[in-house]
Amino acid sequence: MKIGIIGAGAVGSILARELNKLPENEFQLTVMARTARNGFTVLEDGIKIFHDIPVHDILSVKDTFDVLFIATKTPALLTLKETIKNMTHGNSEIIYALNGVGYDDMFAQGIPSVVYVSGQQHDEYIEHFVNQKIILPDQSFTYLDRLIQIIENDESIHFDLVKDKHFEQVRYEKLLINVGINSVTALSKNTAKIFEDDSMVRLTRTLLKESIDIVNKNSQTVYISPDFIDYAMEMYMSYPREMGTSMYYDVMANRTTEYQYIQGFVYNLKTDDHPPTPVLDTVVTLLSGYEKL
Ligand SMILES: NC(=O)C1=CN([C@@H]2O[C@H](COP(=O)(O)OP(=O)(O)OC[C@H]3O[C@@H](n4cnc5c(N)ncnc54)[C@H](OP(=O)(O)O)[C@@H]3O)[C@@H](O)[C@H]2O)C=CC1
Ligand SMILES: O=C(CO)[C@H](O)[C@H](O)COP(=O)(O)O
Repeated sequence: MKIGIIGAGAVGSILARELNKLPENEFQLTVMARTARNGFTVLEDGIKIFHDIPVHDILSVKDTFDVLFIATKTPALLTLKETIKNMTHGNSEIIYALNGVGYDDMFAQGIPSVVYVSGQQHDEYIEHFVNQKIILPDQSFTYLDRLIQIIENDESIHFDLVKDKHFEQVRYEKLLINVGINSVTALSKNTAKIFEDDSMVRLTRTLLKESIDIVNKNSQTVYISPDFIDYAMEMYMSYPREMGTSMYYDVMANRTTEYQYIQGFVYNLKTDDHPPTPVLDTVVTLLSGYEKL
């Protein structure tokens, strides 16, 4: 089985580090990014380890993959459309290892996923904070089912690649987790330590409440309980205080953000007769303003 991973940043490198332990007689792994390198270094629990897993310049790769993980950022999806078409076949399974909702139709064989990995790509290394899990819809797959089975039974591979019967629910919950923490970390340009401030906690709770109301009013398949706000806040408070979010890292590096598929997606669900959502509106306006750099 030929497995490709596009992106060797926070998510792609942690996935690559683990999938590189798959038996070579059955699996061939190719990791790709914009620039080629001999491998990557991961900082975890205070220890830096270099993994000699080559990262190829995506434009130099001519292979066709059975399973392809896209772990770039959502803006790269459009740029990579033709490249990805050329590296897949009729039965390839293309997993969007991305945050956000709203891009599922980009590839006919695209499979959404929910990514719980937390890390940051620095210039010289990847810092991994917590979690290494990708959740998939509960359906049968030609290749992924075998991959899931092998990962489950190989104790050396520390990555949860799992299916969830309530995938839509789990996906919206992760979307809301990102709407909450990514907004306030990116816009304050600060890490999880901001939740030590009561006013930031109140603001985030209001943002979550407005967003949950929109989802509940407009989704046919998902209902988010009001208790989710406490759950999300507890999750944020449990994070290392120096941990950021993918959107915070984007803003700190002056890169474009994924707000259109995260905060923008929830905002666009709103109908004209929806009660006012001043905090979400302000967040979307500020993030959209940021993009006009
Ligand atoms: N960071 C996190 O903690 C989490 C991130 N996510 C989501 O996962 C996805 C990946 O995020 P993350 O790993 O943080 O991103 P990073 O910014 O750390 O890494 C992005 C990677 O994509 C590569 N890339 C970007 N554009 C292209 C392109 N056009 N062609 C080929 N490669 C490209 C980059 O290449 P190069 O290295 O050469 O620059 C880099 O290796 C995002 O949707 C994010 O929201 C989800 C959960 C947690
Ligand atoms: O729960 C997570 C870590 O597992 C999230 O990743 C965290 O909430 C930050 O968001 P991002 O996905 O943007 O890094």
